[in-house]
Amino acid sequence: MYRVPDCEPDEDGIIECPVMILRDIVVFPRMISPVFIPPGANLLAIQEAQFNFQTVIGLVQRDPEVDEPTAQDFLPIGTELAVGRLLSMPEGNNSALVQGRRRVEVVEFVQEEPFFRVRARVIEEPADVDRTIDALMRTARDLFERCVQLDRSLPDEAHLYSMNLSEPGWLADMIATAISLPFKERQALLLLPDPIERLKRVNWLLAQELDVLQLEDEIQTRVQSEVDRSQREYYLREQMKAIQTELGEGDIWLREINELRGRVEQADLPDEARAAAVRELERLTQMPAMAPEVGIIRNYLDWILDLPWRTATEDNLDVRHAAKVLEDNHYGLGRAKDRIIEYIAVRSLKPKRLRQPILCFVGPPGTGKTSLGRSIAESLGRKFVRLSLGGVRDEAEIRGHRRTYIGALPGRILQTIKRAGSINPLFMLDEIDKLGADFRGDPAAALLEVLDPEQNNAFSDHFLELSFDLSQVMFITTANSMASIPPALLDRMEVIEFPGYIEEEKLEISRRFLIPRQLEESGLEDLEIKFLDEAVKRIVREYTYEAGVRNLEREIGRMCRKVARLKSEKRPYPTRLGAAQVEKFLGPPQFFQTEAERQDEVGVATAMAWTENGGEIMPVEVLILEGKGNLQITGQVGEVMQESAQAALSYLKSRARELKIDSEVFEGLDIHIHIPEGAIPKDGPSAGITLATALISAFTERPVFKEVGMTGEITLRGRVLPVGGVREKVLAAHRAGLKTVILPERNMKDLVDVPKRVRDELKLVPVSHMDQVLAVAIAPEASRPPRVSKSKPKEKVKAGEDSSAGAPPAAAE
Ligand SMILES: Nc1ncnc2c1ncn2[C@@H]1O[C@H](COP(=O)(O)OP(=O)(O)OP(=O)(O)O)[C@@H](O)[C@H]1O
Repeated sequence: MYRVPDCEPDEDGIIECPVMILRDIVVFPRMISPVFIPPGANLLAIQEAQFNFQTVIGLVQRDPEVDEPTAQDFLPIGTELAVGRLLSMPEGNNSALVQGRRRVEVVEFVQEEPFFRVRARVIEEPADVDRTIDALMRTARDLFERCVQLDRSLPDEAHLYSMNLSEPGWLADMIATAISLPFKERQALLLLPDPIERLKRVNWLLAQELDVLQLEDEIQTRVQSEVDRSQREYYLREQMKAIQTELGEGDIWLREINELRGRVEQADLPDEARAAAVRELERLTQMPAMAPEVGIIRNYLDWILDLPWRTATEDNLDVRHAAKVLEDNHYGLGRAKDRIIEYIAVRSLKPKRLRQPILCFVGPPGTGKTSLGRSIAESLGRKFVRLSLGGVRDEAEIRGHRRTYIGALPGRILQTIKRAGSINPLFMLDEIDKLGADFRGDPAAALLEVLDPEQNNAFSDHFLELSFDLSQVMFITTANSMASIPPALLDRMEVIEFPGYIEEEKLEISRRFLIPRQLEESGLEDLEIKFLDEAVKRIVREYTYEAGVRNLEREIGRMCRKVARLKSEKRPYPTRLGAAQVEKFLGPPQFFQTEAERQDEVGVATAMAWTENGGEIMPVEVLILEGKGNLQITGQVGEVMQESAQAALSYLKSRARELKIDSEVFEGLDIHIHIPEGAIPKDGPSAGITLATALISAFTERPVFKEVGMTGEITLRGRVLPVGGVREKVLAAHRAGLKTVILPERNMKDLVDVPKRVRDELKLVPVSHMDQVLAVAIAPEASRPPRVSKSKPKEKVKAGEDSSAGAPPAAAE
């Protein structure tokens, strides 16, 4: 049986016990605490006390840092302690539970070695509790309860325990033991023998502790809510993952990466592209799904994977097949067709990789450049893609933006190749003559790399930063005018001209292609509807004014739709469409061939001009007014044409005598030259002989023959120099109904390109000198008496006002 140690006080209330040194703890009466007992004074003291079934007196060191305390180093008040059984620990140490019994006040130290022994007076505490004390205790319990609620280290039972304590001193000691207090505070409480004072002190400490705990709690809550917010997403995502795994879907992000990895592994990529793809994939794997860079890298990888690095279509090198496809889809265009057939023939004989020709189709709109390109692709069995370069001003449009730009993409070349889905499509670059350039770089320079067979096997795009092989692409460029193609580009291309069609050709194209196509598009193919030649001719002459056939096709389409409407409204409709139906369906004619109706006139000559839309004829008018010898030219005339007018006038003056013009007449007159169609800019030297003819006619009063058209540059001595665009000019003259065409002698060779029929129908007059022009173009006799100088009577001459029809929308030369 375990006997509870005891120490009976003598009559003076004094007990004498061994001392247990409490270095850094305070054990209050009635409180239980574990203590660590190393070998030494404390162990000896305890052993002796236990031997005598005695208690010990726990004396608290004033300063826990002191290693060998003397009698002065202890607080004067201590606690009588009952020490429980010693439990052995390693290295000769022991531990034991001690329980405080009562406060004692040291009276004297009776022994110091080998352990302290003191005589101490027992401090009695009154057990009765009055109402003030009751209030104090209630406050202490309330405060303590709130502390227990806030301080997680205090067990809930601690509060229940406090409820059961009826003595204020006991309550104070219990609370002081439970809550966390600085050592000094505990010492101070031990030294307070008055239980009321102690409880007051404890209440004060509790209130402070509560403040701290509340503050801690607030901070904790705030921090918690911050953490919660950032962790919320994480938890949700984790939950989503768990749900997906549960549903057998796995982690989407992981799945996407795996999918990408699979695609990279399977894709047929060149080494460089594969290395880049693997590198980017690795970067992607390291990133969380929500990282901002993920989109950029995915986009890049998608591009690498979607480009046809090695996917090629097989060329059909059957020459007969190609010839048939081309012939079936297009009328005429012999040179372009021949060039393609030749290419296929050479390829079939020399199957080793042949350099792709880079063709440039130049001609007015609607002459079949694009549609022939499409047929070439069909005949070769290649994919067909188009890219319009009109208005491209930025190099990045061709070559792409670097990946550092937001929303960067590869340039249009690679975008189009991706669309083609093969590395060897037929790639049509439309409107290469409309390429712009500005501060953002020159797109022509980037195109040079695209079109240069020496470089284009490693075309580098800014976005991709990998070289892409464009050498198997068959590039065909198109342009309306050769003049505005950057020379370096032109140099790399083989130009094939699409000169525009004469009436017969248009008739044939309509018969074979346009009419059947439009009938089909309007749902009339089964109705046996027939367009008569006279109808097509009328559309060509009076409703369209073009070198190509685009408007002709549009007007034919309009007629077909009118018929379709009549049919669907169940009204009678014509099956044979003639000239009369044209006007009925298309309204009044848009253009008139006025040349035939014009009179031979003084001061008006007809120039033949070249425009992007094909040839044009253009009247040149000269008006002579009283004045001071000034020359004025109007009608948006460029510098070269103005100089040409000056040259023509100088020539006229130098020949005044031969032409029977009074040489003094020039000083008193102003000359106004006007070239109508004022909205169209005109330039170039080729109107030289026309200007001279109109001037000479105006001064000599000899009328110009209305059916004569001319082109040619003039020198001061009257020599006629060759000009460009002869074929278009001659066709325009023919179209306009002129009968005679005056051309520089050295341009006669260009007539081989003019259809024979046109050559037969026109009188083509080669000239090398102005005299020859005059002999053909103007009447030998003046219609009125010629002008004389100021001193002689004179008459104002008015030149013709007529202008030819048509409004071509581009610059004329
Ligand atoms: N020789 C031809 N044979 C058959 N159809 C033709 C011929 N020439 C032109 N066409 C037809 O005329 C229409 C216009 O041709 P296309 O679009 O190829 O003109 P384009 O020369 O490319 O014009 P642009 O310079 O404006 O691009 C097409 O429907 C085309 O089929």
